[in-house]
Amino acid sequence: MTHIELRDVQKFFGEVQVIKDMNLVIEDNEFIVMLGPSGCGKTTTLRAVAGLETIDEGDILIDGKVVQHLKAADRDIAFVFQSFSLYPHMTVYENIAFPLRATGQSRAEIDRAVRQVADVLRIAPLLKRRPSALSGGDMQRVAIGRALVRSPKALLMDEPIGALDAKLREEMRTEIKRLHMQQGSTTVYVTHDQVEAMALADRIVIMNEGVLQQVGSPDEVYLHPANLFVAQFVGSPVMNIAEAQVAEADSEARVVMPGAAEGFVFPRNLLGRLEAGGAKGDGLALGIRPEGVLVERERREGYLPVEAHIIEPLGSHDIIDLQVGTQMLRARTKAGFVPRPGEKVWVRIDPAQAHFFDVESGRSLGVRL
Ligand SMILES: Nc1ncnc2c1ncn2[C@@H]1O[C@H](COP(=O)(O)OP(=O)(O)OP(=O)(O)O)[C@@H](O)[C@H]1O
Repeated sequence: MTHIELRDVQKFFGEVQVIKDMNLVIEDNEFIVMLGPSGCGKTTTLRAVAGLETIDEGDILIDGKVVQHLKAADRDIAFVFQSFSLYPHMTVYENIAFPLRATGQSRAEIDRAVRQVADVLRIAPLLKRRPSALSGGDMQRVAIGRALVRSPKALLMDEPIGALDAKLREEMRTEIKRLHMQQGSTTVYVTHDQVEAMALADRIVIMNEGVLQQVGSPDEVYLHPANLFVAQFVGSPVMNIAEAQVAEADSEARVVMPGAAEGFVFPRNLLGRLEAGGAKGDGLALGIRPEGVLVERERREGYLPVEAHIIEPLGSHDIIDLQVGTQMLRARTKAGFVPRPGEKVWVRIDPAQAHFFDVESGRSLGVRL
């Protein structure tokens, strides 16, 4: 049972503040992924929890106990890094057993613990090998095994599979998820890969420039991004963002993109809802994911004529760039749609999938249609 809490944590490196007002509660058995671009402070936050980095202000609590004054060794937390950091002269068995040496456990107890972890990680047949005779994935399994063998209160992982090739990364991702489902230990995992974050996390913590942007389940951050940063960081291809003007008539609203002759049809009283969300006249951005841009070959009621540009047929679906006024909108269409570049197609925006943001603050106006 491990519960981790960060309260108003601040961290400076010289003049530069790399963690700003960080508040976060990590529940027992939760798999938390910290996601953000390079340099946003993920690793520093993780290292601060582990006790490998000091903090300048605030508190870090593990199971309700303030720990920032405790050394890493006294926090009972295990850490797995991207570099495998195994001892090359020791066998896999000895590498995994190593953290137990100082615990005073008997040989038999250590043996039981090593074999149990090796079974869970499916590396039992490799116990006699040295690290040089292992694949990258197996090396990382051993590193995880060494972290888990002493049943730590929590497992912290910093880009643990970032150095592996794409196929192995995918395999290891599944392994890590399976392991967590079996072991259920509180886990904090750092990555800048949003697919990895979505695949693994119970909740994702999204950071940018030392500031926590949003905490939520993969669905929450994907479907209801709190701001423009999250909207564009999560999801591939990225969410389309376009400046937008709203014109309202009796029966419907129209959302007009710059340079476009006509606007996209939206339900009436859109303006009222935007104002209720805190919109202030101009300075509005429309956000729509490629799957929310609906494209047809034939003219249809409520669809606008646009030109198709670059087309990426991806097998399971196509990605099409559409020129709307001065702006490009990316659409995701069913496979085989493939218009010719320059062909006229008909497009509509699904209001239920649209997001509106305040351009200045980047904040989502929380309008759900
Ligand atoms: N020991 C240090 N001394 C000075 N600056 C540091 C130190 N460690 C990290 N930084 C700076 O702090 C900021 C946050 O770094 P951090 O490693 O936490 O980011 P990150 O989000 O984990 O990035 P990455 O994915 O590249 O590791 C960066 O600007 C980095 O250059």
